[in-house]
Amino acid sequence: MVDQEHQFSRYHYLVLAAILLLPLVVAKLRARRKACKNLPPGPWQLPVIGSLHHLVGALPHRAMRDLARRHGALMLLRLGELPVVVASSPAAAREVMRTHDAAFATRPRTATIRELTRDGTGVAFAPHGERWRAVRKLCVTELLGARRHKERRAAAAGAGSGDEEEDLLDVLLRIQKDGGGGLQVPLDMGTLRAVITDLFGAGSETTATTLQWAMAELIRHPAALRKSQEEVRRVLAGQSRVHEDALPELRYLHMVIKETLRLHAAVPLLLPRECQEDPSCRVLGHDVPKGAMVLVNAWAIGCDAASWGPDAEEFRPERFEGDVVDFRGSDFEFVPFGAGRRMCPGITLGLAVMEMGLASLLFHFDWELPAGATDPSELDMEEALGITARRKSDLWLIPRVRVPPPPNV
Ligand code: HEM
Repeated sequence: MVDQEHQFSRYHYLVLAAILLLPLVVAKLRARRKACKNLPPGPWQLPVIGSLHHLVGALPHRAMRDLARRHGALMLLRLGELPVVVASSPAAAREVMRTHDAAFATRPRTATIRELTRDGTGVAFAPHGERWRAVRKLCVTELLGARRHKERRAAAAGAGSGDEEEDLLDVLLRIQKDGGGGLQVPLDMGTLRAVITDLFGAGSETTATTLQWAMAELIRHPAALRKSQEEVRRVLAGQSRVHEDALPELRYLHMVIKETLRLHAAVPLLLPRECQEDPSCRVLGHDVPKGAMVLVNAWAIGCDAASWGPDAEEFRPERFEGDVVDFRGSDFEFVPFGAGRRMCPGITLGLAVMEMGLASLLFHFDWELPAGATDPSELDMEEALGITARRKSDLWLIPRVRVPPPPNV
């Protein structure tokens, strides 16, 4: 009986609290609606599926580019229930990744993303916060940064003299053994596994895809192929293989890689961000609501005639002569690696791998299309669906040896 009375009075209090709190909740909802009254424009939506029907029939980055041409550089879509804001111009990208970088520094945590990324315990999909900051710092200083790059080069130069190069796992295990190297989060096995998975996931397909596109574009543009091959063979004349020290001299090759990343951004919509400013963040005069997913269409920005001129969709490495525009996060018309806090930390390593790979392919071999495929301009350049824009069909080329690669390359 006493228990029943007790329960009744608890229920009573709960109802009372709900009634008292109701005006507060309503006021908050109203404030949020008011704060978001100027949502970005977007195409018409259907119940349940939102804007999904506008994305059918084309790859997402292409469909979104076409929609943005009609609805604006900052556009609101709804993928089912989820509001998705797409930035498709240098100005919009600057707002997201510089002006309001902190507001958009976290990643969405949908059930799928949590499942696929070990609940974001690595770097790429970790929510913004102390843990992400600490793990990213570890990656930059110990695994991917300039110091590590120098150590790798020193070890490579001393190959054969007994100097052993530490691989990624060796470095992480050493830091773990030394007590985490001052890291603010425990470097347990789960974290190590997530970091390694992230680095391999983020680093291998991106660089391999870019290399494939570079070769495909060079085959389609024989003058550019000749020019980069002549450069590599002139700079490396008399050598038996490509050395990393020669890379800074391969200026045209560097332009070829830049032009490839411009036309074939390996991660065309970058990695998704999420608005964490409550109740919304004001971008280019519009309100981006808290919780909205934010995508930057790096591919559309890279191909936009407003920034790149009427030949924006053509492969012309010479446009980078004089290195006027760079991809290190300050020129928002060219953001294949993103910008701001969540920018790719693997640029230096990625570039070194791509430059070594492409230089070696061009130094050691001449390249031709297989018999029967005589017109290079007919080469299939279609992309496959995915987070990375891979080639849809495999690239088949015939190599003819010019400088035989040494046996250990
Ligand atoms: C062609 C080569 C590469 C391209 C085009 C590329 C592109 C990108 C892009 C677009 C992002 C998202 C940036 C953003 O959200 O603003 C990213 C993030 C990331 N990339 Fe790369 N990447 C490349 C190579 C690499 C390599 C070689 C590594 C390391 C081995 C790497 C590690 C990462 C990591 C860990 C992140 C997540 C950063 C974070 O969320 O804090 N990437 N990359």
